[in-house]
Amino acid sequence: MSIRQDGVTEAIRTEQERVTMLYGRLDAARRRAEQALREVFGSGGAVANVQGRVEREVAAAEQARRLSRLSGVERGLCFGRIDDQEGVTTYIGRIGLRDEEHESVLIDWRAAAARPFYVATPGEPGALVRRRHLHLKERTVVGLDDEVFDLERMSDGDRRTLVGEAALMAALRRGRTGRMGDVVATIQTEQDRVIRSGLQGALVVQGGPGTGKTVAALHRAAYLLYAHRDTLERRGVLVVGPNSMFLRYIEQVLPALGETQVVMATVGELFPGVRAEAADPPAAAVVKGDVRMAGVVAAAVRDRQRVPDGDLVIEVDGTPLRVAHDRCASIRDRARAVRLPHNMARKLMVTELLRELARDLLDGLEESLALENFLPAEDAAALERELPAAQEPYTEQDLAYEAERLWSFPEVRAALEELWPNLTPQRLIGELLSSPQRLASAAPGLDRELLLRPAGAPWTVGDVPLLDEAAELLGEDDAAARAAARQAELERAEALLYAREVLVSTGLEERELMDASALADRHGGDGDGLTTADRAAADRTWAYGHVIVDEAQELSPMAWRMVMRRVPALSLTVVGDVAQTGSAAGARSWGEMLDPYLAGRWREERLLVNYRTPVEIMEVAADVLHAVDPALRPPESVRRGGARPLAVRAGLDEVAALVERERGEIGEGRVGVVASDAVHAAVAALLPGGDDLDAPVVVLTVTRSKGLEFDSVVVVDPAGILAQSARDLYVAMTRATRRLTVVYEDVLPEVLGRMKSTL
Ligand SMILES: Nc1ncnc2c1ncn2[C@@H]1O[C@H](COP(=O)(O)OP(=O)(O)OP(=O)(O)O)[C@@H](O)[C@H]1O
Repeated sequence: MSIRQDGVTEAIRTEQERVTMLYGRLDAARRRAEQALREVFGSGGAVANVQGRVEREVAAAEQARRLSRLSGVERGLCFGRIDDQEGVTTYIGRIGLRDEEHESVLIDWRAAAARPFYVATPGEPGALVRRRHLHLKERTVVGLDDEVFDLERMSDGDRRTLVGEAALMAALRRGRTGRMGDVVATIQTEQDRVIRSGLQGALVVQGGPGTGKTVAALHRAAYLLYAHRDTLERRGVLVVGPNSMFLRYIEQVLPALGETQVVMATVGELFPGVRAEAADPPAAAVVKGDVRMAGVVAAAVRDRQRVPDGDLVIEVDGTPLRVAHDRCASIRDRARAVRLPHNMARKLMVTELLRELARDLLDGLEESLALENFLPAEDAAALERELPAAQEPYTEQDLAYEAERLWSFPEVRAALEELWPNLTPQRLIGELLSSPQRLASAAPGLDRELLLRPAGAPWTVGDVPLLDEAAELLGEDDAAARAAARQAELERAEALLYAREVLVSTGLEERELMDASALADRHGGDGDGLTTADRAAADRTWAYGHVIVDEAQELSPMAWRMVMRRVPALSLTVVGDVAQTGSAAGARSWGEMLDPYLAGRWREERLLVNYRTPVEIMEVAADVLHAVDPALRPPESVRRGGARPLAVRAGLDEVAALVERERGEIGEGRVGVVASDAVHAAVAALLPGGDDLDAPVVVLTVTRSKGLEFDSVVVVDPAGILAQSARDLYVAMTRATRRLTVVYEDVLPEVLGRMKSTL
């Protein structure tokens, strides 16, 4: 064995001791949690009072959660070590651990003390002498990577045990699994800046394909929840992604990072009760996404606040009751002037009209009881003079009584409903988009043909911001909700009290593992056992503590209005690449997108290194980017991949064989077939797997492939994709981590000319 090998073996042995000790601490923590869980349940059969039951439920759920968190960090518990100039060594891992004496033995990657591990560079090492990556297979140390910043300060022994291969490259070479994994062990400095950027205000992360925008955004969510627990555990974090495929792709990253206070949703899912998947045709998407639609929805609401053409006449019990047209109009104007949402202002309109109807009824009664009806005219006049001066013929009480009585008549209700209906957003928007007349009135300046669709048609993604807009303008009768909120506050106060007692009794408080407020929030509050995430997802008006929008370039102006409503504090992370915009309603610049809400008050970080796509593939993709806009520059690939991208002239019937060949080339990895919208269905019919992310072969449109990656990508019908847009072709080609094949039927598009030589 060479001296060097000796050194490495020795280093691995030393690190193994440490790692074994750390797993020992992890096991001990698990045992404690299990024991606590057993104690909770074994603490004596039936619990007499409500407080006892809540206490037990809270404690049990917390221990169960803790156990699952401890299991979640089993893989790669400790992945890093830093040594500084003072001779202090720190180990970094997925969670923090302490020894029996309460000394820290492992630092959580999100803690400030872990930061040097991520930011030290050879140029700016800070106080670090060395950074080491530990590679584990289960609980065994199988490899180490060292980066030395100050060789002089290292001991002879340490110098001998230096290990070379960069951890990042090893991570990037791994085959893809169909799900995004966490990268806590290899976060790069520029990404760390994004992850740990402050909570306040809006941060824009612009970066080309594969620059780690999504991983950085998700790690940022985990970091913010760690560093700003008080604010965010109660309010939660919302992550908005481009489609359900993408959310499935990333859903495992956050639990692996140890967080459960996060809601993940597409734009089509942001309106509770509606789940829209289908996109509108591009031209319709542009109109629906146009910010002028806010005015259209407002006009549609106003159009539902009517006055009758002539007088309002309702026949009740054979008696026609009448309110003059002008009177109706002035009541409507007053109801509008209060500036309440439609359904709340409706009360005012209805109450006033009922009073007018009641007045008409009582006046009629008064008239029918007039003396002239019973006596000759002179006698009646004489009697009238002798009677005391007339009082008001009926009292306010009479009026109120009659108004209420009238409300019980279905014909009265129906007539008033006609004038100012109680509306749900679904009804307003559904009836608007299916009626040429309503559209003509509410959307005079827009291309209404594109908006029109049959009644009862399923909701599209573009409809959802319209529903949200409508909900804002319609409002709901929130008296019941306010009462429920008051009750929930009371219950929360009680839950907080119980939670504190539980924390003291289980010793969790002492170990600072959990704070009472978070515990009460999760298990108390409204007593429904829901997490913050559950409650937030079900509540349209929930104000999140932070919102992350991925592939943000795809959002239309109307979608932005909806997202901004979800985060009144405007604490946002906006992640995307304006060069990849696919949606016709999406934006071409960040300013265009955000300035209406933030008026320039946003900061930008740029990610410039592509960790996904090797140099060879980026070279040909760069030509396509140039066609998108000659001013745009692709990110720089961090590695060379070997295989040159191929252009193959072949028919659709040959695609299956090509895919099979690719499977042979990549072994364990996965193949993504990205086809033009025109041929997607035909290609999907030829291959098994469809859009199942876990299948070895996945067939997608460009839109569905957004944000995903595959070891080998087969692009089918590049001309068709180019006809969709050059941006789409750029997106499709940059999904590859190792190999790229472009399959064309007749002529290879000129922009891919460089691939010709590979024929
Ligand atoms: N620091 C890192 N360590 C290891 N892998 C990384 C790192 N940063 C990025 N990656 C990997 O690079 C790939 C691309 O990352 P990601 O999907 O976040 O990029 P993106 O910028 O969102 O791309 P796109 O714009 O195409 O959606 C992923 O496989 C990710 O795990």
